Amino acid sequence: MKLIITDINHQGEGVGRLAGKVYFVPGALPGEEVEIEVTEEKKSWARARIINLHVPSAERCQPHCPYFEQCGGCQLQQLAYSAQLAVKRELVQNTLKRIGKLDLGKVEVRSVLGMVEPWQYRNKVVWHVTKVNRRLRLGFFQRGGQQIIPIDYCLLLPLRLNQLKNKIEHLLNEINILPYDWRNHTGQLRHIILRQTVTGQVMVGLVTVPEVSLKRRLMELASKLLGEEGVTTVVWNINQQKTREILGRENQTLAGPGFIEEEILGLKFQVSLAAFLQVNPRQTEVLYQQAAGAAALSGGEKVIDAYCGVGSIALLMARQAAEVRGVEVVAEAIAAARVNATINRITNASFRVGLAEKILPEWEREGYRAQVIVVDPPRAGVELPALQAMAGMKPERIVYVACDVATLARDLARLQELGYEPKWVQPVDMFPHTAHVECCCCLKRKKWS
Ligand SMILES: C[S@@+](CC[C@H](N)C(=O)[O-])C[C@H]1O[C@@H](n2cnc3c(N)ncnc32)[C@H](O)[C@@H]1O
Repeated sequence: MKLIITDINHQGEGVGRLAGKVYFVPGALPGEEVEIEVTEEKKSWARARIINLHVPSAERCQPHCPYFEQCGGCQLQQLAYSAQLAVKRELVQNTLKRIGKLDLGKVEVRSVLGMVEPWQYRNKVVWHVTKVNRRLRLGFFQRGGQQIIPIDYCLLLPLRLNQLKNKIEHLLNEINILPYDWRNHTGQLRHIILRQTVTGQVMVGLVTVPEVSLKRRLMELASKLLGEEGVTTVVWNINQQKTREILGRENQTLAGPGFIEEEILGLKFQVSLAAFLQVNPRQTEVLYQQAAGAAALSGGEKVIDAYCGVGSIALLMARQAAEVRGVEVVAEAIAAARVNATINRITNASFRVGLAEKILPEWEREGYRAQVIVVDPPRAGVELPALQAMAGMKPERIVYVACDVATLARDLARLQELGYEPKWVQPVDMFPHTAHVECCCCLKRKKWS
């Protein structure tokens, strides 16, 4: 069967339509004519693989990474970087139209802000653990599969994190520890997490099952790691969940202070293992500058930063606002946000632990009024009660930072009904070579609301 690919979906698969059916074709690019074989068929859609690439895209290129075909990490390395940016913009436009029913004549979707050097950009990596020829190896999940493929070098990571990973692999083979197999829940070591900041500090997270006898071996490992490739702290995370959730609830610091220090736009942030931090530091500054532009603060405003993590956006906004309130569900992140306010000598920001969908309605009922509300939710987007409370506080502007365009589109539609008009959407490429795209959207209160 021949198919013309017209666009890509959120997983980076090529999308084509034939006789009323939608076909998803991994690896295919917009503009390509492909011969396909169906691998999974449903009533209205099917998934297929390319058997023959009849007309390749002029933008098709050779992927840089030798693991690209097997690894689940990147989806778009076969597309020239400038074309990735164009495709991501279209993805944003199509999603806002299809899900949000937005009138693109009224909402400006700007060109994606890309990177000059779109490699080695990640400051964090979660390695999975496997065994190959009796040796413990670190790797990533296979594309669309359950198997872990050992990786020698990831092109999205800085050299230092690649080198550190190889050292850790070597050290792990010197201690007696079994890789965790989440299919039958056996073994001990679940993940190795590496996190690096622009200040050059590196954190190693060792995620294992709860087993007291592991502590001595992990302490030994931690002492060998301290000082290697900038490692300043090693944290043990204990995870007993039988799910794919990466982190468990309990953390024990094995070496160093238990946090690393990041610098964003001149402010310092303490970051623990569990706290969220954007993974592309260069593009984080680009994104936050867009958020600041959308907030357009003049110094006298009250601002809310919902889903505030360690307070990064809140503290940046506090420099230009009368006061800022942050809310976030992870208690450890809020503790860090308070410390971060102190380190940066910011006294007009306060932080609250809780669900945005509970705390925002509470603030609204109390009569609190903010002129600007910033939200930066997880992929699930903002819950309806939180959106209603936001609109109830009648801010002049809402700044919506989104890592998922589909939920952004849904929430923009809801906010329109609640009296807020999206004015512009600025996509920022935080994750080159993957299908993900981050957006910053500026909404203004309609005159009548
Ligand atoms: C995309 S991150 C944004 C963090 C921060 N704004 C930043 O840029 O570093 C989303 C944050 O929302 C938090 N979160 C998730 N669900 C939440 C909820 N229902 N209420 C409040 N915070 C939530 C997560 O813990 C995470 O820190």
